[in-house]
Amino acid sequence: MTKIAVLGAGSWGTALANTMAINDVDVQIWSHRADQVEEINQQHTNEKYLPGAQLSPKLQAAADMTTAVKGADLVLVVVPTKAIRTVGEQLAAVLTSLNQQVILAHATKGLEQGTHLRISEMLREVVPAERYSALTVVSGPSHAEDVIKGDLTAVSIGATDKAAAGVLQAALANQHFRPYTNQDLLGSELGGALKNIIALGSGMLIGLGYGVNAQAALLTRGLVEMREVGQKMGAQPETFLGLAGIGDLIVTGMSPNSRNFRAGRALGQGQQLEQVQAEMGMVIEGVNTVKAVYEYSQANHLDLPITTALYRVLYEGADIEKQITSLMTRPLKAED
Ligand SMILES: NC(=O)C1=CN([C@@H]2O[C@H](COP(=O)(O)OP(=O)(O)OC[C@H]3O[C@@H](n4cnc5c(N)ncnc54)[C@H](OP(=O)(O)O)[C@@H]3O)[C@@H](O)[C@H]2O)C=CC1
Ligand SMILES: O=C(CO)COP(=O)(O)O
Repeated sequence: MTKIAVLGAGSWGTALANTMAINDVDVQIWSHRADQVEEINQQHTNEKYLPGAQLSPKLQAAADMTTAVKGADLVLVVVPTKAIRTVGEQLAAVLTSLNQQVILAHATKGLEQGTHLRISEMLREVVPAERYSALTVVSGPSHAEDVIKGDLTAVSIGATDKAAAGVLQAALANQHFRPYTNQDLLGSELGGALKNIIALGSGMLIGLGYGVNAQAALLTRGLVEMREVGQKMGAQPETFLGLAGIGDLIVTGMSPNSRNFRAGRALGQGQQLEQVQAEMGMVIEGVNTVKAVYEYSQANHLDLPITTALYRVLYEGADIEKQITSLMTRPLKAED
C-alpha cells in the first residue's frame, strides 16, 4: 500500500491529505504546531485554516517530521513559497537520516523572491538528488474550502515522470476529485504561480465596482502575460490552456474563496496592503509573485503591462484608477 506524507497543515495541505484519507490511502500530515496535531488527531478538525470542516478520522497528524516521512513512498510539500527552503532542508535531513528515497511532490504556487526560482528548483537545491526519484506538482483550479466540502474539482498533476504523477493521481482520485496528469512540470508550476497576480487585479476591479466585461478583459489579457512569461521560462504554451493555466485563472480570478481575489478586492475598496495581509491570516502568494515577475520581466525585456501596473500599485503606492486608465489608453494594437 502506498504511504504518503503531507508536509504543511494549512488549508491546502489539510484538504489534500483529507482527500487521501477518505480514499483509504495511508497518509500522515506533518504540522510544526503540536496543538494543531492534537486537534487533528483528537477533534478531527483544523479550525484555524478550515473552520467548520469535519476531517476524516482516518487522517493522522504528526508533530515529528520523521514519523510522518518514515516509510513514505511520496512526500507532498504544501507550505507557502517563503517556507519551502526551510521545510525542504528539514526534509533532506530526515530522508538522509532514514536513508530513504521518495517521490517528491508539492502543491505550492509561487516563485522565490530575488532568485525567481520555481518551487521544484528550490527543492532541487536543498534536497540531495539521491533522496528523490522524481519531482511532481499538483496544480489547477482547487480551493481548499470547496474540496473539503466535496465540491467537484479537477486538478492537473505535472511531472516529466508519468509513473510518479500516476502515484499521486491514484491517491487523490475519487468521485468528487479528478486529477489529470501532464508532462509539463515547469508550465504547471508557472500557471499556478502566475495566475495569482491576475487574480489580485481581478479582485481590485470588483472592489472598485467594475463589472464582468472588465474582469473578462483582464483575465484574458492576463493569460497572454502568463503565456509570455511561461514561454520565456521554457513552459509549453498549451499548458496555459489547461487546468493549470486558464482553469486556475478562472477560479482564482473569480471566486470569493480565493485569498488573492479577496486581497485585491479589499485593496480596490481602499484598504492598505499591510492591513489586508494581517486580516487574511493565510498566505496571499500573489503579492510576492508580482514582485518576482516584475523583476524578471525587467531583466528579460518582457512587456507585461498588467503585471507592471500591479507592481506599481503594490510596491510604489500608485493609484489603482490611474493605472487602469493608463492600461486602457496604451497605443492601440492588434490582439496577440
Ligand atoms: N488554500 C488553497 O485553497 C490553495 C492553496 N494553494 C497553495 O498552497 C500553498 C500553501 O497555501 P495554504 O495551505 O493556503 O496556506 P495557509 O496560509 O493556509 O497555511 C500555511 C501552512 O504552512 C505552515 N507553515 C508556514 N511556514 C512553515 C514552516 N517554516 N514550517 C512548517 N510549516 C510552516 C503554516 O503554519 P502556521 O500555522 O504556523 O503559520 C500553515 O499551516 C500556497 O502556495 C498556496 O498558493 C494551492 C491551491 C489551493
Ligand atoms: O490556487 C488556488 C486555487 O486553485 C488558491 O488560490 P488563493 O491562494 O488565491 O486562494
